Amino acid sequence: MAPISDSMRKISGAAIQQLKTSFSGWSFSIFMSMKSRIPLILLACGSFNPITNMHMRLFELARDHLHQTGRYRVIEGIMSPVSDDYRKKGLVSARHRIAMAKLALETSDWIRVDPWETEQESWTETVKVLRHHYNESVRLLQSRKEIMKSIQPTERSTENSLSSQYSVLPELKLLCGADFLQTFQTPNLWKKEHLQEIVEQFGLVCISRAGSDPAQYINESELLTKCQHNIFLVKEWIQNEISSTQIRYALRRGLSVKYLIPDSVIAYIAYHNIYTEESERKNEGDLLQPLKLHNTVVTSFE
Ligand SMILES: Nc1ncnc2c1ncn2[C@@H]1O[C@H](COP(=O)(O)OP(=O)(O)OP(=O)(O)O)[C@@H](O)[C@H]1O
Ligand SMILES: NC(=O)c1ccc[n+]([C@@H]2O[C@H](COP(=O)(O)O)[C@@H](O)[C@H]2O)c1
Repeated sequence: MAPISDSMRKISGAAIQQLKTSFSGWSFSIFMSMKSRIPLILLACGSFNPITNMHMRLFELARDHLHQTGRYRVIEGIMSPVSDDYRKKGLVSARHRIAMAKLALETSDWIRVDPWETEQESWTETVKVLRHHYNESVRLLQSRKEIMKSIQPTERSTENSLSSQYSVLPELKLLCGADFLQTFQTPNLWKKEHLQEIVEQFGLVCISRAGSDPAQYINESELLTKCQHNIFLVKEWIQNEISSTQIRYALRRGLSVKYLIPDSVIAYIAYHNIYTEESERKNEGDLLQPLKLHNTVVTSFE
């Protein structure tokens, strides 16, 4: 085997450190029991206009639930804000929504914001966002394997246990609230083949939300019923009805939103004066991009 260069050694050192720190919050016994589990990535798509404490709680609730199944080891959470081209009423610029989400997630050691969706030329269908992140995770895994292979045998033996854990392909699941599942029934909002790919190939983790009955939505859909094994329904153990719409409403009226969204986000909103009567009128009367794409006459969806 050709000797590895200094720069390669540096990269492999960094990768190993990253693998080690990703387990740092766990005790050794949990670490060992987690070893044999399926690695899983959670992806949440939405407006995050603005991000709320509940958006972050979704990830925590989902991770606890999946760990309790004894089958999965959640390795990462990704929040993907939708592009400006989605054209939802009151949707402020992605630049701000991403900045706020990054500030809010500064204290998380496993959830990150990914701007890929907002960097595309136009709105991206959710199934394509899932495909993109799945391909990225496979690509990352391959490059980690290459790095492990290039480490000299003596170094490799000490890192063997870490390397073997990253040889299993991760699963990627779409994380959402129960109201999201309800939108599957809205005519022309979703393509049937996309819904099929989402529930069959990827899977859903759906958190309860007041006013939405996910079990009923599943019962009403042949596809969702068929793929129930791939839909995890998570019951929120403490009800938390924060919604971005309500936060924007309160901000426009000068009401306090402290303890509903992080202080850093409140400061960012105030500094940039983001939510105003004018910002709320943005895209008013427009058709949501998915409805436009699917060429329909349904009136504006909010
Ligand atoms: N309180 C909540 N309980 C459960 N799921 C939630 C809650 N708030 C947001 N979500 C979920 O988070 C994801 C992103 O939501 P989104 O950005 O649309 O925020 P939102 O608060 O639902 O916005 P809106 O006020 O416009 O309904 C969706 O899957 C949504 O179902
Ligand atoms: N056909 C589709 O792929 C489709 C349709 C409607 C909404 N979505 C996505 O669902 C999310 C909905 O966000 P909101 O709840 O903020 O409207 C967005 O990420 C949006 O891109 C996808």
